[in-house]
Amino acid sequence: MDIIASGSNTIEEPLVMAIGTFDGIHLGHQQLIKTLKDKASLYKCASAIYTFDRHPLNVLCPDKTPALLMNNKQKLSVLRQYGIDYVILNEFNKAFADTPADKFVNNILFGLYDVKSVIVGFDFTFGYKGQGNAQLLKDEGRKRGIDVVIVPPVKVNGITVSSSLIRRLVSDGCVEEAACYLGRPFALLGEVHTGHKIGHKLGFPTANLTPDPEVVVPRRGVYATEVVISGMEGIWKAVTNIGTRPTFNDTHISVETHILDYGGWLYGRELEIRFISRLRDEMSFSSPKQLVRQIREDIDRAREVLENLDKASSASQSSSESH
Ligand SMILES: Cc1cc2nc3c(=O)[nH]c(=O)nc-3n(C[C@H](O)[C@H](O)[C@H](O)COP(=O)(O)O)c2cc1C
Ligand SMILES: Nc1ncnc2c1ncn2[C@@H]1O[C@H](COP(=O)(O)OP(=O)(O)O)[C@@H](O)[C@H]1O
Repeated sequence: MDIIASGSNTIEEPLVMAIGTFDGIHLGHQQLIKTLKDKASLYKCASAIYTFDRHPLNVLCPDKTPALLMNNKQKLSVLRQYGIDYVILNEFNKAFADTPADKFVNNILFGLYDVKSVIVGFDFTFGYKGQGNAQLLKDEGRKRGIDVVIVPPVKVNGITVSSSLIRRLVSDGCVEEAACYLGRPFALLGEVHTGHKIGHKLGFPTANLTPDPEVVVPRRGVYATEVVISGMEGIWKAVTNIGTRPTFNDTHISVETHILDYGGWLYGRELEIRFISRLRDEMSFSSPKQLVRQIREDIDRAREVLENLDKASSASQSSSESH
């Protein structure tokens, strides 16, 4: 996958292109990506995602910039897994926001790139003050013989999937529901740093992460999680506490994960923490001994939740193989 920074086009081959912010790469975005790949094989050309280096509200209305579902690093890594050929990471600055809709169509989209087909979502708007919409783009495409596809809303139980809905669910701690709209668990990515060295003394060492300040953090509490450790095979079962550790009178919010059946150093490694299920609120205990008793219970519950998940996924795998 090639990442094209901005401005001039360095892609010489014909393209099929999907346009959008793609925060979270949720089920709606995944439908755009599926259409993109289908069109790329139909037209026998490369697939490209045209997206932005920051959320457009960062420039349009900084006070309303949401905490995102993923940073660019995570976004690019997920797009790579979908086998996209090019990602155009356009710099969303004031000048770009001021581009009139017709200029975006003529000078950028159909001017810079040799596009055979363009895929956008039903609510796509573009150009200065969002003057342009999906239908306008379709009309402009028709004039040039370019196939513009408008993907209708993807719904789960009658509710339209959207990044803002999922951000709200994650920040409320509803990680199971968030996963239903994302099509995979919400995940935080970060490097392990040293903490207060209390974990080992309690018998439960925890890998501490500082999450990217741009990314939404699930509500304070304890979660059953799955962890991918950079440079190591497999997916590890774990429990993650998000909070201020009131038992130790700390006030600083931390994300700390105890990985089940693991021993060894993780400092400096990158972890991806996938939030599977919320177990409880963070509490203040009157002694470390009581906290330890509770952590043991948390581990038992997390193990049960995660083992049931394994069983459910192997059952659905074997039923799809037998069909
Ligand atoms: C599963 C789990 C649940 C936790 N729950 C709480 C809690 O309810 N209240 C609290 O004060 N600390 C809680 N902690 C945080 C511990 O206090 C923390 O792991 C300890 O302070 C270690 O910090 P350190 O990694 O900086 O050494 C929890 C930790 C884990 C792993
Ligand atoms: N099962 C485990 N889960 C998480 N971290 C572990 C585990 N076993 C060993 N470690 C290591 O122990 C460190 C955490 O120990 P801890 O006493 O909590 O120290 P700190 O306060 O620096 O986080 C982790 O960063 C990691 O390197």
